[in-house]
Amino acid sequence: MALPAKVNIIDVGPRDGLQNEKQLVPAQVKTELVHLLQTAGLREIEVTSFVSPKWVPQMADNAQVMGQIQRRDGVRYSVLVPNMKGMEAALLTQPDEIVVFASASESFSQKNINCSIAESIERFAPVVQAAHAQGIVVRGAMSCTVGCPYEGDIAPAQVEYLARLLHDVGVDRVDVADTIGVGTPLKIQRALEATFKHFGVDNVSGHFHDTYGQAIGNTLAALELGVWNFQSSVAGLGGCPYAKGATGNVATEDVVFMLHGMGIETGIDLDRLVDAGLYISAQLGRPSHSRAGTAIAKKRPVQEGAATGQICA
Ligand SMILES: CC(C)(COP(=O)([O-])OP(=O)([O-])OC[C@H]1O[C@@H](n2cnc3c(N)ncnc32)[C@H](O)[C@@H]1OP(=O)([O-])[O-])[C@@H](O)C(=O)NCCC(=O)NCCSC(=O)C[C@@](C)(O)CC(=O)[O-]
Repeated sequence: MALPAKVNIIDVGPRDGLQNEKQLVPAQVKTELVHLLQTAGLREIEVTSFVSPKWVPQMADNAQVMGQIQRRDGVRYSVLVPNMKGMEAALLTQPDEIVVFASASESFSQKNINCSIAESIERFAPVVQAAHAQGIVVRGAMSCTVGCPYEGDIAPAQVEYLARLLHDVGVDRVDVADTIGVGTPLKIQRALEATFKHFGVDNVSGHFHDTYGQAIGNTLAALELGVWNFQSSVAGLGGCPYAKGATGNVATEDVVFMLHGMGIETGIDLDRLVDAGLYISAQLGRPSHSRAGTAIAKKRPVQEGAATGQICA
């Protein structure tokens, strides 16, 4: 199959990237990160989640961040919602897209959202209805599509089962997430193919964590199947609070560097994206995990007084 000519990137750094940060990241910093990402040309940004603050304290400022963003036309701002309580709070902030999140692994479902897969779908049903009643798109994130921290390997049949449930409950598009980054290219292709039984390729995105350094290879494997929507985190931020040891998503800078090198359009200005990565890395006081971002930053002339993030040696 011919590779896609254009790719859409959803930066999940402000949500997936920051949700697991031990230090409290001020709402102002999260807002500025969203502004820098939209300046870099991102057209989809996952801003925050409306989950229990007892479970994920870092996202407790969800409404504040959504309220502070200076929205741009043509940018889709999405938020995670696990149930109707989250939905009611989310709707007050006028998101463009709601993300419900389920798991292909029963154990991860219990650890992450305290219910079974089937129960999670029951909770999503009114959320999807409420979103559609207001013309809001619903994305379904599918966690642990190749491996689970509690169950090990996940069979494609489990992914197909979850994709069917999400399709039947009315979800518009889905993410195939490798939550703990254990996927390798052929396993990722099997998970994607299982998903295609219920969602067309235009409504399937790849979401690859880079724990074992496989995420760029997995991105290429997904492109080979025609996938053209991907989630990634600027500076490679992230890690899931309920997946011990899992690192961040593949860095957006690294994905964009690969895509542009292959002649694939993204609409993203890589230099501005590197600025966003340097900004958040400086705020967190640690190096960026993006190899491309680090290399590009190192080649820049040093300007006196310029704010730079730390970069990997
Ligand atoms: C789903 C629940 C709430 C169930 O948690 P629970 O304890 O079973 O919920 P509950 O209904 O029994 O309620 C318990 C308390 O939470 C409150 N509550 C209930 N719901 C909400 C809400 N929406 N917002 C705010 N508060 C809420 C509720 O009001 C009550 O408050 P209390 O009476 O004790 O004061 C909980 O398990 C939870 O919040 N989990 C979220 C975990 C999470 O955010 N994980 C990370 C995101 S998923 C992910 O990272 C994977 C992904 C998407 O990135 C893709 C990938 O890489 O795999």
